[in-house]
Amino acid sequence: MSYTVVWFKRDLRLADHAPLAHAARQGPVLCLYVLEPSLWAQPDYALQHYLFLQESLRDLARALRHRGAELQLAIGEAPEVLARLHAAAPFHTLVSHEETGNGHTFERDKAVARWCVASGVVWREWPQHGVVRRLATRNVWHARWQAHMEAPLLPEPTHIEGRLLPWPTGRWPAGGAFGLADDAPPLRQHGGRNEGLLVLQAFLDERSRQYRGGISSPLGAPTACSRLSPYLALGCLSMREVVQATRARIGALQGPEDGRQCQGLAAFLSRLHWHCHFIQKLESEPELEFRNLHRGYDGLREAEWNEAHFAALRAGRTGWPMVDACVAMLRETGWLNFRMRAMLVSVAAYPLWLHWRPVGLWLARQFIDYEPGIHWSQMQMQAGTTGINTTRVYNPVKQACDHDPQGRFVRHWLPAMRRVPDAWLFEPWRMPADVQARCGVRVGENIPAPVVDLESATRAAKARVHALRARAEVREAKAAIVEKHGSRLRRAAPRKPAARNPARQQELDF
Ligand SMILES: Cc1cc2nc3c(=O)[nH]c(=O)nc-3n(C[C@H](O)[C@H](O)[C@H](O)COP(=O)(O)OP(=O)(O)OC[C@H]3O[C@@H](n4cnc5c(N)ncnc54)[C@H](O)[C@@H]3O)c2cc1C
Repeated sequence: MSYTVVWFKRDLRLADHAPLAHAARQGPVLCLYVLEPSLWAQPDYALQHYLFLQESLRDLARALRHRGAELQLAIGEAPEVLARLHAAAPFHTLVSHEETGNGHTFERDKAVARWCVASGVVWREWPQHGVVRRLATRNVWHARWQAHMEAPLLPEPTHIEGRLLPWPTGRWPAGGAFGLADDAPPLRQHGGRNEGLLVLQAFLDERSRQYRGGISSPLGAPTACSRLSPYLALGCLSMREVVQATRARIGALQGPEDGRQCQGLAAFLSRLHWHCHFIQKLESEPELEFRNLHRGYDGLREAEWNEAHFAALRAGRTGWPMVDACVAMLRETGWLNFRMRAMLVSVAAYPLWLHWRPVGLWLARQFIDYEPGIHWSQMQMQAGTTGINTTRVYNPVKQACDHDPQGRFVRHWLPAMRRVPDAWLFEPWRMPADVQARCGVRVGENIPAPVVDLESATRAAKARVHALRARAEVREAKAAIVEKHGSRLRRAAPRKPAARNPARQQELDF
């Protein structure tokens, strides 16, 4: 009797899993995960992603066993694994979720599609979240997102008639077998649906009280933010179940003291919407992973690559305490809040004048929640190469004053800063020699001197981007990008006007 192959990709759960629900209704199912050596050799993946995946697959295997099936792990390139399986035990249907991944998984999916056509196998795919494949126009996107999120959740199949691979499944190889460096952050989040559900519950019940007003400072953000991003990136939780659970929680919060939490949850819901909005950009234009969304910005930074600047950033030795502390936190935890991620990219793209692509590859490896659609769109947005977004330049000194006024964050992650007197916390490089001698912190020895002069380098960078942006041909090309990628949602409230003092302002709108 034939069977259906369920190809698990970044959808590691049984609940709200349309391909699995469909396959289980049809008859026997082979639940397959393909561990692809070529994917782990890509420069945007790191050991922490591999370990998180391993933990998530362990959870998935347990859940499947509970329903009567065994997760089948195959090591090899997906088209070859499928061909080998088909040759040994023919099947007619392959089912999976649509994946909007990096360029590598896109090419792999095209190869799988070709193999399916050549072999007479039907490959049926379902949307994974609010991203729409072959979207004709952005005008209908929001309505499609709403419809997907409002549809009922699919229950876990009660029983799965599981099939086994017709060859012995090997042991799970260590990351080193794929050339992954042994550099996982020791305090990273751990994978698996069970863990994801606990994080969701704790956020909805309690932590979301701090969401409003708590997510910008790197001090409060680790608990105020939901911390759901890695579970969404690997599909341990479905976006729809998170949206529906949040809406239910908002509905249940009726008390007079619940207003703040409701507002926080409403803001969180809008970020869930952004999740799909940004991934849709990569779905509609996969090239944005590699080249400027607005081609008018081509050549802006590429030829002026400065390896010393990049090395200082990666080592957390730029000399700007807030930046270096963020790099230290990232190295230990694999996570940073949005504001600090944006600041890192802004510093890289403006005063350090680094092209976004190599910086983005490095950050992708650092982020436990690496999601190509969000990541590359955000990299370009913060580097100012989309041509359609307000350009923001985050001043790391201003960020420190606003979000870490007592220096608790900076001193936690940069021990040498603990000896620096409060008066010099934000700009320690300005400490006079006698103060340096008294506190025992020498700039250039115990703490790095800034790699460039922040004010003049930022001013020069902004002037170059501004000049390019003002050119007629660059302005004209903008309309087509807005048409293809622009959000059709109006802003609820007007933005704050930009501050007057350019050296101090936190965001500068061009
Ligand atoms: C340069 C840069 C790179 C980024 N790369 C990633 C990435 O690889 N993966 C990733 O999930 N997020 C990325 N983000 C967006 C954001 O920083 C993270 O989603 C957020 O910090 C994750 O923590 P959280 O789940 O606690 O967020 P919450 O604030 O609790 O948000 C809930 C969810 O909403 C989505 N979300 C939140 N903010 C954004 C945003 N600005 N754009 C799109 N979706 C958003 C995420 O799915 C997130 O899990 C990036 C941001 C920047 C500036």
